[in-house]
Amino acid sequence: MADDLKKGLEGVLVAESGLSSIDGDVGRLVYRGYTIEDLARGASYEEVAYLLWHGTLPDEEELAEFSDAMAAERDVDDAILETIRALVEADERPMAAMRTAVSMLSSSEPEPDADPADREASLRKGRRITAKIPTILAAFERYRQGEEPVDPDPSLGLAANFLYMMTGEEPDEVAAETFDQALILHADHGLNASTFTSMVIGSTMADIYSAVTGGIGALSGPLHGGANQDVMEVLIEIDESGLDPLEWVEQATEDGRRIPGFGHRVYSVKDPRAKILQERSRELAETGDSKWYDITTTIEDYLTDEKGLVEKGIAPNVDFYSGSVYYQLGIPIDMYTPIFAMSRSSGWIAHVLEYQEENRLIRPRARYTGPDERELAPLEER
Ligand SMILES: CC(=O)SCCNC(=O)CCNC(=O)[C@H](O)C(C)(C)COP(=O)(O)OP(=O)(O)OC[C@H]1O[C@@H](n2cnc3c(N)ncnc32)[C@H](O)[C@@H]1OP(=O)(O)O
Ligand SMILES: O=C([O-])CC(=O)C(=O)O
Repeated sequence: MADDLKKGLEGVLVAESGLSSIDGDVGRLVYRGYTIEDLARGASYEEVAYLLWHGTLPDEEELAEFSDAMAAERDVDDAILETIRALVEADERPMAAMRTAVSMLSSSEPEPDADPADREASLRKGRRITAKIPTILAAFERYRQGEEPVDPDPSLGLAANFLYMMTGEEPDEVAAETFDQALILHADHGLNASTFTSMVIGSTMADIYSAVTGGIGALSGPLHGGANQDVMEVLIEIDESGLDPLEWVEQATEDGRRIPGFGHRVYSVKDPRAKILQERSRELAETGDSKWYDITTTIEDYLTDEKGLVEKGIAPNVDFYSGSVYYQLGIPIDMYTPIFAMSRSSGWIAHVLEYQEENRLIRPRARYTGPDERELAPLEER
């Protein structure tokens, strides 16, 4: 057995996958053969979820059937809504509330006894989870605002319906399209930490609810999905400090601070999703407040041109521009990472189902560095 240690499993191949391919040297991302740019331009989140779960893009009839089926699954039980309300009253954060509520969804699962090896049943469960997460999150925000949840509108797509349930108002076309595109960009990304977490759970043949709940937990950390919230908080910190963004970023790098939204385990160049989101941020800035777009580009230019970070392979990742896009759509900052999870649930589910097709328990090992042999003294003599 090879004894070389790969900290953080960097570069270790653990599975084959037909879902997404990343070329980190040139900044290319593909879902099942389609470039992320083409999907962002020409598909909806539902089409992408279908692509990830079924392997091909749907035709019109398949899409209508799939979207209707998902829309019909959006309601959540009153007991879950009550739990969300209680979590809001306890001042719980939205990401943690969502983790709890998603775990609780299994209590209303209509096929609780289905064998986890039954792919079709797991897919139906996965579809229910992805359909219900927006309802959970929007209800959280409504309760937090002292309002009652808004019932889902089956005539709206997943993205527009989420914005509608959160605000009580149907979003305009720009907001709905921008948000849908953001969901597409976040849907899948190889064996990132949260997807791998879901796969590890799935590899024990645990159910899909456990796998998605685990994925949410892994995504919440600041080194992973939590960075999108951190980016926006930094932008606000800069704005409120009254400092020129250049001064702030100079000081931050001198202090050895990590800049959230920069760096990636796989990309050594700018993330292709960051380029798309940067463009959306620029477009929104044209009709709204250009401040956030200006600060982000100033930071990026400084780190690229002056600090040469990009030459060192540390470039903007997907989280760098998503925050300012969501901010301009009026979404509360602590909802950014839950929104990431809302989208990534389709990727987690796709990877678990794919891995389970030829399942093997994931079980690596650690090099033992503890003492070799110790004598056990009785309690009173220790
Ligand atoms: C959706 C996503 O999960 S995308 C990632 C979201 N996370 C962030 O944006 C948080 C900020 N970024 C980071 O912390 C890292 O870049 C990670 C965790 C994403 C990638 O980590 P790893 O691949 O393990 O790289 P690692 O942490 O070893 O960093 C490598 C080098 O780049 C530097 N570096 C990495 N990210 C940054 C950053 N954001 N700012 C400044 N320097 C950085 C490190 O200091 C390290 O330098 P050193 O070798 O001189 O010590
Ligand atoms: O791939 C990764 O390591 C992080 C991730 O989830 C993403 O960039 O979307």
